Amino acid sequence: MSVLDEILVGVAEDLETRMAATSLDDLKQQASRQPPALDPMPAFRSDGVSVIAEVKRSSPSEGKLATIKDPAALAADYAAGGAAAISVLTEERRFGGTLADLRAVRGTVDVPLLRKDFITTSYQLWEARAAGADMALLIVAALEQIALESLIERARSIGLTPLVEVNDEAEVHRAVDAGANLIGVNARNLKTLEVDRGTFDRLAPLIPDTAVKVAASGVRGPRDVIDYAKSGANVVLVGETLVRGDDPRATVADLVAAGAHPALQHRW
Ligand SMILES: O=P(O)(O)OC[C@@H](O)[C@@H](O)c1c[nH]c2ccccc12
Repeated sequence: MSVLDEILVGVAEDLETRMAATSLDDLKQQASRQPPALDPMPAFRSDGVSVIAEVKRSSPSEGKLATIKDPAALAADYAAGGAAAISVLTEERRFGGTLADLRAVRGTVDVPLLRKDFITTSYQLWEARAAGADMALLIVAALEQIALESLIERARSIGLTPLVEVNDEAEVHRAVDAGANLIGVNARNLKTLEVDRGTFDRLAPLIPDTAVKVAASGVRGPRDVIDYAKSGANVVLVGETLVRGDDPRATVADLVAAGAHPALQHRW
């Protein structure tokens, strides 16, 4: 079984527990009490490279990354540093996240929020919206094409912007065919956990210019932001580098400054 398959088994078990505790109707009610979802696309389409900063405690490849006692305080630092959006891992077993983290972050920051999880059902989309998310991750490698298409549609009907994640050529084609307009190229292969920063360079030309291109994983500092930008990234998604550093606000600000470099302007 690949790492991705193992993760999906655990996610399905945890989902069953939550579904037994909270009905879909309850979730829909909670979602209806949230303010309307924020649209991240205008900021993502602006000049320069936007930064999505991630709240991430652990990862399957590295184990524990950081303690993060107060995810809302960390998110507030990210926002103060200039993050255009914040990603909150809610997968529990491998990434140490929870939906409570997402709710706490929502209570504190007003930038768009991404629910970062292994979403295979519309129930999880409703959970995301009920917790205050504005975006939801859909991983092509984890979904049949029909499920991908219907989850993209369902996400949008709930008000969520779907971020569709790919790792190879065939997955880019599937994402584009399914109508994705916010496409994340993950440099980490979720089946093997290997990081290859060249993946973005290879796949970006296959993504139509009408879509926003997100480069995810493996950003160690400003140099990587500039490299991804030169290869056509509109957005970078950064986790480990931010949670491991001791001044997340300044680290985000450095990445944002690199992405705002004049040489990278006017690429639309
Ligand atoms: O910590 P990094 O290398 O900066 O990576 C962040 C993000 O890209 C990574 O957490 C990620 C990308 N796609 C995912 C899918 C599921 C879980 C996690 C991820």
